[in-house]
Amino acid sequence: MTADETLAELSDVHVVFKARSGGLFTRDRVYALTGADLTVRPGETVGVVGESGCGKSTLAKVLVGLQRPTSGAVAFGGKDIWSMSASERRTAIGSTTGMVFQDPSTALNRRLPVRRILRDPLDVHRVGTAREREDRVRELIDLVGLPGSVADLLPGQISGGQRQRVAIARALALRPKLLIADEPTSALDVSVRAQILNLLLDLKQRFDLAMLFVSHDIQTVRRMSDRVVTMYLGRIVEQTPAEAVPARARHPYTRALFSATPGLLSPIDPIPLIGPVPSATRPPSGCPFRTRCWRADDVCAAEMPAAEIDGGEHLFRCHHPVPAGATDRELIGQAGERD
Ligand SMILES: Nc1ncnc2c1ncn2[C@@H]1O[C@H](COP(=O)(O)OP(=O)(O)OP(=O)(O)O)[C@@H](O)[C@H]1O
Repeated sequence: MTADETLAELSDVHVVFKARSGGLFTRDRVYALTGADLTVRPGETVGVVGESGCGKSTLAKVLVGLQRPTSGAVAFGGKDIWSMSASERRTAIGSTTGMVFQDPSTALNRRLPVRRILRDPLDVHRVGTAREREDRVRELIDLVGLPGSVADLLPGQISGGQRQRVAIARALALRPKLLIADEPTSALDVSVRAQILNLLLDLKQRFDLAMLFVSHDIQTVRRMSDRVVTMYLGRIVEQTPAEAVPARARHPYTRALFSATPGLLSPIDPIPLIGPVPSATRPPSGCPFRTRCWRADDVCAAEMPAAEIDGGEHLFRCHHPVPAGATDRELIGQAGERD
């Protein structure tokens, strides 16, 4: 793959935070993202799944340039954004990415009318004349299916679904090629979730947008994505073409995670895992999943496996991958035996 075909690329990205306790920093470190390699190509949707705290939001923030990696490279169109000057980086980020956050109530400035919220990125990046910016604001409102009358309203005067539409319009203001959507529907009423997802799908098609779609809702991730990234304790452990999950996923954790999703597979129990998720301040040596994995042995404690490729697009990092074609019933049997 050449840099031209790559919209955004993370190479061996690590993010380490200082841990906090009761609002104060402690000596501990949180390993939020470890050795992340990820490529996003024009027009594709990459879904990200994993348990709470596994690093999904950190990955999203790194990809949109909101979080500087502790080490590793983040490149847009082949250029490392953290080697650029601050103003070059702002331009690269603005023209490449837009971000939609989980909760539009907190993501939008509640004191500004919608018109100003949408004008803000255009003003900051000095896009066109004042007249052209006003025209663009009207266009954006229309694009996300809102009536023109919302322009003069404050975020508190419109519904949650409408607020998320405003947030999406703001993310699209600078015509980015990649939209990062971090749990874009989880703060919304169930009744409007499908509308927002359909809007995202529609916009993606109209503008050939690439998307990074983060969600706890595995069914939705599968529906929205071309590729599904599984994360566990700060690591990307598998990248699977969406049509291959769950049945052809090879990492034991991906299989366990999907088996716990109601309605996705046959109505049998999920694959049983042993014990809790370890702390991100003290991740296990080697493969981070080994402490809960029924297939783990001493090799797994020694080192993190290199990425294996199963047919071009499918990558997994596991010393003892699930055999291709293994059924959930077989895996449940194996995991149960370890208990
Ligand atoms: N600014 C920060 N300072 C310290 N620790 C942080 C910070 N941001 C995130 N973390 C920690 O980093 C780890 C990864 O967090 P992250 O928010 O990326 O996970 P997540 O998978 O998005 O979780 P969730 O699904 O609950 O939103 C967690 O242990 C979290 O507590």
